Amino acid sequence: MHSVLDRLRGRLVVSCQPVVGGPMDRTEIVVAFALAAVAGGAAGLRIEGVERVRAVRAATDLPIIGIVKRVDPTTPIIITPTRADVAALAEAGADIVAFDATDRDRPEPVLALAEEVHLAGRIAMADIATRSQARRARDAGCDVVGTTLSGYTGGPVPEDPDIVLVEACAEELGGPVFAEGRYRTAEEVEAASRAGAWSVVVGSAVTRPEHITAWFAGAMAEGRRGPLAAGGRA
Ligand SMILES: CC(=O)N[C@H](C=O)[C@@H](O)[C@H](O)[C@H](O)COP(=O)(O)O
Repeated sequence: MHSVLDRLRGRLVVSCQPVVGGPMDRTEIVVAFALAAVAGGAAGLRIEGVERVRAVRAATDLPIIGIVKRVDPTTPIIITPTRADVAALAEAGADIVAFDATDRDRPEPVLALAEEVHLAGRIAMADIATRSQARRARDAGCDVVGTTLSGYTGGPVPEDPDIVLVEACAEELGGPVFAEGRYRTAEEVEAASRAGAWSVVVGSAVTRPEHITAWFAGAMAEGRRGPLAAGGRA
């Protein structure tokens, strides 16, 4: 376990999760994104789906954080909700298995998921949204926490990453904290690292061209409100 975490310490993880149903939503493209991330200096990968974990495992020996996402109207828990998901991800080759560890109504307890990860000899990553959830996840046996779900458990999703939570979790746990969620610039990644992040996970800004394009298209729309609207050059 320690060697995997050592390999990630102070390094970047790239999440390769295409927009669902979009043109990039194919296993071979996920593998290509993963290899491109490796070429760029990523030390680890976050991959969704058992078959995609298996395919990326066959292509690289970098540490993989595996998740399964299940959208089910009967529960708000989407990321790796069950022990069966944990076992399948471990079998497919994930080194770290991440799961929702928020304190919402859930199909299976955090404790049971962490136990299942450890039974498979893997590292348990708790995706949380608050400092108290991080503490409870640690107490339930999780090895690392990720700030993945900050901003996603109700209300409008903020624009910026939650670096304050990274610092709070690092202080609370004194163990590995992965900063994740809405990191879009190198400056934000550096700030999270300075705030105590063990690793920073970047997804959309590297592997969701639809989102990246929308950010730039939005910037153009803002720009049009300037000189053109004021009668500037067409
Ligand atoms: C909230 C949720 O479901 N997050 C997911 C977790 O795996 C992914 O959709 C994100 O892309 C990932 O966390 C990386 O974040 P960002 O794409 O903002 O860099």
